[in-house]
Amino acid sequence: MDDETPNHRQHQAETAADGEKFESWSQLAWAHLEYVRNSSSPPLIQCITNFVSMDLVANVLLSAGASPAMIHSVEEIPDFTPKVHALYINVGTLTPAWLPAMKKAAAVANESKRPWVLDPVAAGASSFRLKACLELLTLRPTVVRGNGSEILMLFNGTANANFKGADSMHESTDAIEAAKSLARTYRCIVAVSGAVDIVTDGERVVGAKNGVPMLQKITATGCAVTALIAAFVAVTPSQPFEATAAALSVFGIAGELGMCSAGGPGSLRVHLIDALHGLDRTAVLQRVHIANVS
Ligand SMILES: Nc1ncnc2c1ncn2[C@@H]1O[C@H](COP(=O)(O)OP(=O)(O)O)[C@@H](O)[C@H]1O
Ligand SMILES: Cc1ncsc1CCOP(=O)(O)O
Ligand SMILES: [Mg+2]
Repeated sequence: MDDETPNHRQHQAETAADGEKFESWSQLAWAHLEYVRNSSSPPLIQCITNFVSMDLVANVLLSAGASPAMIHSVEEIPDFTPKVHALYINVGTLTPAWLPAMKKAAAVANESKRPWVLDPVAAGASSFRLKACLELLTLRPTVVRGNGSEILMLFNGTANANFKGADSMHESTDAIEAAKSLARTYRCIVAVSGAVDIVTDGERVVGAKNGVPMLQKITATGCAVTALIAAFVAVTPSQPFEATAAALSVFGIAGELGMCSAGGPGSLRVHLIDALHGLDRTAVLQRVHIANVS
Protein backbone atom coordinates (compact mmCIF):
# COMPACT_ATOMS: atom_id res chain seq x y z
CA MET A 1 0.00 0.00 0.00
CA ASP A 2 1.16 3.51 -0.73
CA ASP A 3 0.93 5.15 2.69
CA GLU A 4 1.25 8.60 1.15
CA THR A 5 -2.02 8.48 -0.74
CA PRO A 6 -4.24 11.50 0.03
CA ASN A 7 -6.83 9.05 1.33
CA HIS A 8 -4.41 7.62 3.87
CA ARG A 9 -3.17 11.02 5.07
CA GLN A 10 -6.74 12.17 5.56
CA HIS A 11 -7.57 9.05 7.52
CA GLN A 12 -4.61 9.62 9.83
CA ALA A 13 -5.96 13.08 10.60
CA GLU A 14 -9.45 11.76 11.19
CA THR A 15 -8.23 9.23 13.68
CA ALA A 16 -6.17 11.73 15.66
CA ALA A 17 -8.72 11.30 18.44
CA ASP A 18 -7.71 7.65 18.70
CA GLY A 19 -6.28 7.07 22.13
CA GLU A 20 -8.48 9.72 23.74
CA LYS A 21 -9.59 8.76 27.25
CA PHE A 22 -13.19 9.00 28.42
CA GLU A 23 -14.69 9.15 31.89
CA SER A 24 -17.55 6.83 31.08
CA TRP A 25 -18.69 4.27 28.54
CA SER A 26 -21.57 6.53 27.56
CA GLN A 27 -19.20 9.38 26.66
CA LEU A 28 -16.99 6.97 24.75
CA ALA A 29 -19.95 5.58 22.81
CA TRP A 30 -21.18 9.05 21.88
CA ALA A 31 -17.66 10.06 20.82
CA HIS A 32 -17.44 7.08 18.47
CA LEU A 33 -20.73 7.95 16.80
CA GLU A 34 -19.57 11.54 16.45
CA TYR A 35 -16.25 10.48 14.92
CA VAL A 36 -18.10 8.44 12.32
CA ARG A 37 -20.59 11.21 11.61
CA ASN A 38 -18.12 14.10 11.59
CA SER A 39 -15.18 12.62 9.70
CA SER A 40 -14.18 14.97 6.89
CA SER A 41 -14.92 12.05 4.59
CA PRO A 42 -17.23 9.29 5.83
CA PRO A 43 -15.38 6.12 6.87
CA LEU A 44 -15.35 3.88 3.81
CA ILE A 45 -16.35 0.32 4.72
CA GLN A 46 -15.84 -2.48 2.21
CA CYS A 47 -18.50 -5.11 2.82
CA ILE A 48 -18.19 -8.66 1.51
CA THR A 49 -21.48 -9.76 2.97
CA ASN A 50 -24.36 -12.11 2.31
CA PHE A 51 -27.19 -11.41 -0.13
CA VAL A 52 -29.81 -11.34 2.64
CA SER A 53 -28.02 -8.57 4.54
CA MET A 54 -26.69 -6.26 1.84
CA ASP A 55 -29.54 -3.76 1.97
CA LEU A 56 -29.77 -3.49 5.78
CA VAL A 57 -25.99 -3.40 6.21
CA ALA A 58 -25.62 -0.59 3.67
CA ASN A 59 -28.49 1.41 5.17
CA VAL A 60 -27.28 1.01 8.76
CA LEU A 61 -23.80 2.18 7.75
CA LEU A 62 -25.23 5.17 5.89
CA SER A 63 -27.53 6.13 8.74
CA ALA A 64 -24.56 6.06 11.14
CA GLY A 65 -22.56 8.36 8.85
CA ALA A 66 -20.29 5.78 7.21
CA SER A 67 -19.98 4.93 3.52
CA PRO A 68 -20.67 1.31 2.53
CA ALA A 69 -19.28 -0.35 -0.61
CA MET A 70 -20.43 -3.87 -1.44
CA ILE A 71 -17.38 -4.77 -3.52
CA HIS A 72 -16.55 -8.44 -3.47
CA SER A 73 -14.93 -9.56 -6.72
CA VAL A 74 -11.41 -10.85 -6.21
CA GLU A 75 -10.23 -8.86 -9.24
CA GLU A 76 -11.09 -5.54 -7.57
CA ILE A 77 -9.53 -6.19 -4.17
CA PRO A 78 -5.91 -5.16 -4.92
CA ASP A 79 -7.11 -1.75 -6.15
CA PHE A 80 -9.94 -1.13 -3.74
CA THR A 81 -9.17 -2.67 -0.34
CA PRO A 82 -6.09 -0.49 0.39
CA LYS A 83 -8.34 2.58 0.06
CA VAL A 84 -10.93 1.56 2.64
CA HIS A 85 -11.00 2.53 6.32
CA ALA A 86 -12.20 -0.95 7.37
CA LEU A 87 -13.18 -4.25 5.77
CA TYR A 88 -16.20 -6.32 6.77
CA ILE A 89 -16.37 -10.03 5.87
CA ASN A 90 -19.58 -12.00 6.46
CA VAL A 91 -19.93 -15.67 5.43
CA GLY A 92 -23.75 -15.79 5.49
CA THR A 93 -24.25 -16.96 1.89
CA LEU A 94 -20.81 -18.45 1.43
CA THR A 95 -19.91 -20.35 -1.75
CA PRO A 96 -16.55 -21.74 -2.88
CA ALA A 97 -16.41 -18.92 -5.42
CA TRP A 98 -16.55 -16.23 -2.71
CA LEU A 99 -14.00 -17.62 -0.29
CA PRO A 100 -10.85 -16.65 -2.27
CA ALA A 101 -12.07 -13.04 -2.41
CA MET A 102 -12.63 -13.03 1.34
CA LYS A 103 -9.14 -14.38 2.02
CA LYS A 104 -7.54 -12.01 -0.45
CA ALA A 105 -9.37 -9.03 1.02
CA ALA A 106 -8.33 -9.99 4.56
CA ALA A 107 -4.70 -10.34 3.46
CA VAL A 108 -4.72 -7.00 1.65
CA ALA A 109 -6.38 -5.30 4.64
CA ASN A 110 -3.64 -6.66 6.87
CA GLU A 111 -0.88 -5.53 4.49
CA SER A 112 -2.54 -2.12 4.30
CA LYS A 113 -2.93 -1.92 8.08
CA ARG A 114 -6.68 -1.61 7.82
CA PRO A 115 -8.86 -3.16 10.52
CA TRP A 116 -11.16 -5.97 9.43
CA VAL A 117 -14.15 -7.57 11.09
CA LEU A 118 -15.58 -11.08 10.68
CA ASP A 119 -19.19 -12.24 11.07
CA PRO A 120 -19.22 -16.07 11.13
CA VAL A 121 -22.91 -16.50 10.25
CA ALA A 122 -24.14 -20.06 10.89
CA ALA A 123 -20.54 -21.16 11.50
CA GLY A 124 -21.51 -24.74 12.30
CA ALA A 125 -23.98 -25.30 9.46
CA SER A 126 -21.49 -27.40 7.47
CA SER A 127 -17.89 -28.55 7.67
CA PHE A 128 -17.15 -26.38 4.58
CA ARG A 129 -18.40 -23.26 6.33
CA LEU A 130 -16.71 -23.99 9.64
CA LYS A 131 -13.38 -24.69 7.93
CA ALA A 132 -13.70 -21.42 6.02
CA CYS A 133 -14.42 -19.50 9.24
CA LEU A 134 -11.43 -21.07 10.99
CA GLU A 135 -9.19 -20.25 8.02
CA LEU A 136 -10.41 -16.65 8.08
CA LEU A 137 -9.68 -16.51 11.82
CA THR A 138 -6.04 -17.39 11.13
CA LEU A 139 -5.91 -14.24 8.95
CA ARG A 140 -6.20 -12.22 12.15
CA PRO A 141 -9.46 -10.27 12.11
CA THR A 142 -9.50 -7.24 14.39
CA VAL A 143 -12.94 -8.21 15.69
CA VAL A 144 -15.16 -11.29 15.40
CA ARG A 145 -18.87 -10.84 16.23
CA GLY A 146 -21.25 -13.77 16.32
CA ASN A 147 -24.20 -15.00 18.29
CA GLY A 148 -23.74 -17.52 21.13
CA SER A 149 -24.01 -20.63 18.97
CA GLU A 150 -21.59 -19.28 16.35
CA ILE A 151 -18.92 -18.38 18.90
CA LEU A 152 -19.27 -21.78 20.62
CA MET A 153 -18.96 -23.47 17.23
CA LEU A 154 -15.72 -21.62 16.40
CA PHE A 155 -14.38 -22.58 19.81
CA ASN A 156 -15.35 -26.26 19.53
CA GLY A 157 -14.03 -26.44 15.97
CA THR A 158 -16.24 -29.25 14.67
CA ALA A 159 -19.52 -28.89 12.77
CA ASN A 160 -22.45 -30.05 14.87
CA ALA A 161 -25.39 -32.09 13.59
CA ASN A 162 -27.66 -30.24 16.04
CA PHE A 163 -26.67 -26.81 14.79
CA LYS A 164 -29.73 -25.09 13.33
CA GLY A 165 -28.54 -22.19 11.20
CA ALA A 166 -28.23 -18.42 11.41
CA ASP A 167 -30.23 -18.05 14.65
CA SER A 168 -28.67 -18.78 18.02
CA MET A 169 -29.64 -21.73 20.20
CA HIS A 170 -27.59 -20.31 23.08
CA GLU A 171 -27.49 -17.25 25.30
CA SER A 172 -24.53 -14.96 24.76
CA THR A 173 -23.47 -15.63 28.34
CA ASP A 174 -23.09 -19.36 27.54
CA ALA A 175 -20.19 -18.40 25.28
CA ILE A 176 -18.14 -16.12 27.55
CA GLU A 177 -15.34 -18.59 28.19
CA ALA A 178 -15.30 -19.65 24.53
CA ALA A 179 -15.08 -16.00 23.50
CA LYS A 180 -12.19 -15.33 25.90
CA SER A 181 -10.32 -18.36 24.64
CA LEU A 182 -10.82 -17.42 20.96
CA ALA A 183 -9.72 -13.85 21.69
CA ARG A 184 -6.50 -15.09 23.29
CA THR A 185 -5.80 -17.69 20.58
CA TYR A 186 -6.39 -15.39 17.63
CA ARG A 187 -5.37 -12.15 19.38
CA CYS A 188 -8.54 -10.36 18.42
CA ILE A 189 -11.64 -8.89 20.03
CA VAL A 190 -14.55 -11.33 20.25
CA ALA A 191 -18.14 -10.12 20.65
CA VAL A 192 -21.12 -12.36 21.37
CA SER A 193 -24.51 -10.77 20.74
CA GLY A 194 -27.73 -11.51 22.57
CA ALA A 195 -29.84 -10.02 25.35
CA VAL A 196 -26.49 -8.89 26.78
CA ASP A 197 -23.78 -8.29 24.20
CA ILE A 198 -20.47 -9.64 25.50
CA VAL A 199 -17.14 -8.13 24.39
CA THR A 200 -13.73 -9.51 25.35
CA ASP A 201 -10.09 -9.16 24.43
CA GLY A 202 -9.32 -12.38 26.29
CA GLU A 203 -8.73 -10.59 29.60
CA ARG A 204 -11.29 -7.83 29.97
CA VAL A 205 -14.98 -8.73 29.59
CA VAL A 206 -17.81 -6.21 29.34
CA GLY A 207 -21.51 -6.63 28.74
CA ALA A 208 -23.60 -4.13 26.77
CA LYS A 209 -27.21 -4.35 27.82
CA ASN A 210 -29.07 -2.37 25.19
CA GLY A 211 -31.47 -3.46 22.47
CA VAL A 212 -34.89 -5.11 22.33
CA PRO A 213 -35.80 -8.78 21.77
CA MET A 214 -37.69 -7.83 18.58
CA LEU A 215 -34.31 -7.25 16.88
CA GLN A 216 -34.07 -11.04 16.61
CA LYS A 217 -37.20 -11.04 14.45
CA ILE A 218 -35.58 -8.94 11.71
CA THR A 219 -33.17 -10.80 9.47
CA ALA A 220 -29.64 -9.40 9.25
CA THR A 221 -29.65 -7.26 12.39
CA GLY A 222 -26.64 -9.28 13.56
CA CYS A 223 -24.95 -8.65 10.21
CA ALA A 224 -25.81 -4.95 10.49
CA VAL A 225 -24.40 -4.53 13.99
CA THR A 226 -21.18 -6.22 12.87
CA ALA A 227 -20.96 -3.66 10.06
CA LEU A 228 -21.43 -0.87 12.60
CA ILE A 229 -18.57 -2.37 14.62
CA ALA A 230 -16.41 -2.10 11.48
CA ALA A 231 -17.34 1.59 11.14
CA PHE A 232 -16.53 2.31 14.79
CA VAL A 233 -13.23 0.41 14.63
CA ALA A 234 -12.40 2.36 11.46
CA VAL A 235 -12.35 5.63 13.42
CA THR A 236 -10.44 4.32 16.46
CA PRO A 237 -8.37 1.43 15.09
CA SER A 238 -6.12 1.26 18.15
CA GLN A 239 -9.10 0.77 20.50
CA PRO A 240 -11.09 -2.11 18.96
CA PHE A 241 -12.35 -3.34 22.35
CA GLU A 242 -13.89 0.02 23.18
CA ALA A 243 -15.16 0.60 19.63
CA THR A 244 -16.88 -2.80 19.58
CA ALA A 245 -18.70 -2.28 22.88
CA ALA A 246 -19.71 1.23 21.78
CA ALA A 247 -21.12 0.01 18.45
CA LEU A 248 -23.16 -2.75 20.07
CA SER A 249 -24.59 -0.33 22.62
CA VAL A 250 -25.39 2.39 20.06
CA PHE A 251 -27.11 -0.13 17.76
CA GLY A 252 -29.11 -1.42 20.72
CA ILE A 253 -30.18 2.10 21.65
CA ALA A 254 -31.35 2.69 18.08
CA GLY A 255 -33.39 -0.49 18.48
CA GLU A 256 -34.86 0.72 21.78
CA LEU A 257 -35.86 4.09 20.33
CA GLY A 258 -37.09 2.51 17.09
CA MET A 259 -39.28 0.15 19.09
CA CYS A 260 -41.11 3.14 20.63
CA SER A 261 -42.66 3.83 17.20
CA ALA A 262 -42.72 0.32 15.71
CA GLY A 263 -45.69 -2.03 15.48
CA GLY A 264 -43.65 -5.14 14.69
CA PRO A 265 -40.47 -6.33 12.98
CA GLY A 266 -41.28 -4.74 9.61
CA SER A 267 -41.69 -1.24 10.94
CA LEU A 268 -38.89 -1.71 13.51
CA ARG A 269 -36.52 -2.26 10.58
CA VAL A 270 -37.44 1.18 9.27
CA HIS A 271 -37.55 2.92 12.66
CA LEU A 272 -34.19 1.39 13.65
CA ILE A 273 -32.54 3.07 10.68
CA ASP A 274 -34.30 6.37 11.41
CA ALA A 275 -33.37 6.20 15.10
CA LEU A 276 -29.71 5.54 14.35
CA HIS A 277 -29.66 8.47 11.95
CA GLY A 278 -31.30 10.81 14.47
CA LEU A 279 -29.60 9.57 17.63
CA ASP A 280 -28.63 12.50 19.85
CA ARG A 281 -26.17 12.99 22.67
CA THR A 282 -28.80 13.03 25.41
CA ALA A 283 -30.25 9.68 24.40
CA VAL A 284 -26.83 8.07 24.14
CA LEU A 285 -25.60 9.44 27.47
CA GLN A 286 -28.78 8.36 29.23
CA ARG A 287 -29.13 4.91 27.68
CA VAL A 288 -25.68 3.37 27.27
CA HIS A 289 -25.55 0.38 29.57
CA ILE A 290 -22.07 -1.15 29.48
CA ALA A 291 -20.54 -2.77 32.55
CA ASN A 292 -17.75 -5.15 33.49
CA VAL A 293 -18.66 -8.84 33.57
CA SER A 294 -16.83 -10.83 36.22
N1 LIG B 1 -33.06 -10.68 23.76
C1 LIG B 1 -32.53 -9.57 23.25
N2 LIG B 1 -32.72 -8.38 23.85
C2 LIG B 1 -32.18 -7.26 23.35
N3 LIG B 1 -31.42 -7.20 22.21
C3 LIG B 1 -31.19 -8.36 21.57
C4 LIG B 1 -31.71 -9.60 22.05
N4 LIG B 1 -31.31 -10.57 21.21
C5 LIG B 1 -30.56 -9.98 20.26
N5 LIG B 1 -30.49 -8.65 20.47
C6 LIG B 1 -29.77 -7.68 19.65
O1 LIG B 1 -30.05 -7.97 18.31
C7 LIG B 1 -28.91 -7.72 17.48
C8 LIG B 1 -28.60 -8.99 16.69
O2 LIG B 1 -28.11 -9.95 17.60
P1 LIG B 1 -28.34 -11.50 17.40
O3 LIG B 1 -29.77 -11.76 17.14
O4 LIG B 1 -27.72 -12.18 18.57
O5 LIG B 1 -27.44 -11.76 16.14
P2 LIG B 1 -27.66 -12.75 14.93
O6 LIG B 1 -28.73 -12.10 14.12
O7 LIG B 1 -26.35 -12.77 14.24
O8 LIG B 1 -28.06 -14.06 15.50
C9 LIG B 1 -27.81 -7.28 18.43
O9 LIG B 1 -27.75 -5.89 18.42
C10 LIG B 1 -28.27 -7.79 19.79
O10 LIG B 1 -27.81 -6.99 20.84
C1 LIG C 1 -31.02 -15.93 7.11
C2 LIG C 1 -29.67 -15.96 6.51
N1 LIG C 1 -29.24 -17.02 5.80
C3 LIG C 1 -28.00 -16.88 5.34
S1 LIG C 1 -27.33 -15.40 5.74
C4 LIG C 1 -28.73 -14.95 6.60
C5 LIG C 1 -28.85 -13.66 7.32
C6 LIG C 1 -28.44 -13.82 8.73
O1 LIG C 1 -28.45 -12.57 9.38
P1 LIG C 1 -28.28 -12.43 10.94
O2 LIG C 1 -27.18 -13.34 11.34
O3 LIG C 1 -27.92 -11.02 11.12
O4 LIG C 1 -29.60 -12.79 11.55
MG1 LIG D 1 -25.75 -13.51 12.53
